[in-house]
Amino acid sequence: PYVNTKDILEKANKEYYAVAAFNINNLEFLQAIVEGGIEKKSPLIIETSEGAMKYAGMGDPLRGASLFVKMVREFADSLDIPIALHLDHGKNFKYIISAIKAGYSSVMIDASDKPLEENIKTTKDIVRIAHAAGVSVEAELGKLAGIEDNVASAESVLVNPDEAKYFVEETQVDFLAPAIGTSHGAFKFKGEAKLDFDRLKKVKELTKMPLVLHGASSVVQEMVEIAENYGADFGGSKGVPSDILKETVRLGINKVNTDTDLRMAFVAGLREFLQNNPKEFDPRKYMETAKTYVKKVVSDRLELLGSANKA
Ligand SMILES: O=C(COP(=O)(O)O)N(O)CCCCO
Ligand code: NA
Ligand SMILES: [Zn+2]
Repeated sequence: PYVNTKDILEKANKEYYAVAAFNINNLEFLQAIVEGGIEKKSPLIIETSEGAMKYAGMGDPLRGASLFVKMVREFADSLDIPIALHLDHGKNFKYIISAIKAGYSSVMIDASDKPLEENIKTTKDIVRIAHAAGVSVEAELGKLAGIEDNVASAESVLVNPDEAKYFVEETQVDFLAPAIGTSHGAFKFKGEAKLDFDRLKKVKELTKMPLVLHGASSVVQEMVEIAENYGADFGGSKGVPSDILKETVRLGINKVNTDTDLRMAFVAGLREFLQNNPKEFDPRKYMETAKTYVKKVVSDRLELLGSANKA
C-alpha cells in the first residue's frame, strides 16, 4: 500500500532499524527499487529531488510531481509492501507546495543553510501547511560538506545536539536530518571515513524521534570495478563503509538517503551491456543489466539496514 512516510519511520524508530530512501528520476530506477523491496519484503521510501520533478515534468514541476505520484501509487496500491513518496531537499516553496498538492507522503524543507531562527521560521511555515494536508515533514540541521545540490558548502557544519532539541520542539517536524560528517556524491572522504557518532547519540537521546542520514551511499566497490572495466573513471570515489552505516542505525538513524549507489550501479550495467552487445538497440534489453545491478544494490542495502521482512 501507499503510506505516509511517518508511519514507516515511527515503526523503524521503535524497532531500531532503518529504511532506505532511494532517489528516482525515471521508470527504470523505480522498477528496480520496487523489485528489491518485493524480494526483501521491505518497506520502501521513494524520493525525488526538485530537479527530478522538473526533469520528469519537462520543465513543469507540478506535472513532474503528479507523474511521480501516479507512478509510485500504481506500484504501491498493487503490492503488500508499504511504499511512501518523499520530496528530497525541498528548498523552493512552489515545489514543496506542488509536491503536497500532487499527493506526496512527505516533504523535506531544507533551510539548513539559513541561520537557526530563520530555519525554524521557514520550517514552521511548511509544517503548518503540510500537517494540515496530512503530509509529514523532514528538516535538516547542520550542513553536509561537499556539493549540496547547487550550494557548494566547502566544510560541513556538524549538528549541535542542544540546538536540535530546541529546533524540533519549536518546529514539530516529524523527522530530522542531523549533519554528522557525511556529504552528497561519490567523493565523501579524502582520507579515512569518519562520522561523529557522539553527536548522533546525543541528538537521539534529546529528541527520541526518527532521524535521517543524508549522503549515506557506500560507493559499492563491485560496481565501481565493473564501471571502470567498461570505460568509467571513478578514481578517488569513497562512500560510507557498511560497518559505519550499521553503527549509525544502531545509534538511531531510521531513514537512509541513497542516490549515488544506484546511479553507479545503473551506469555500470549500462556500460557493460552496451560494450558487449554492439548490435542491440531495444531499451528493454540494453537497460536490463543496469536494472539488475540497481536491484542488487537495493536488496543488499535493505538487508544491511535491517528493514528486510519488516513490511
Ligand atoms: O542524501 C542524499 C543521498 O546522498 P548520496 O547517495 O550521494 O550519498 N540525497 O538527499 C540524495 C540526493 C543527493 C544527490 O546525490
Ligand atoms: Na530527504
Ligand atoms: Zn541529501
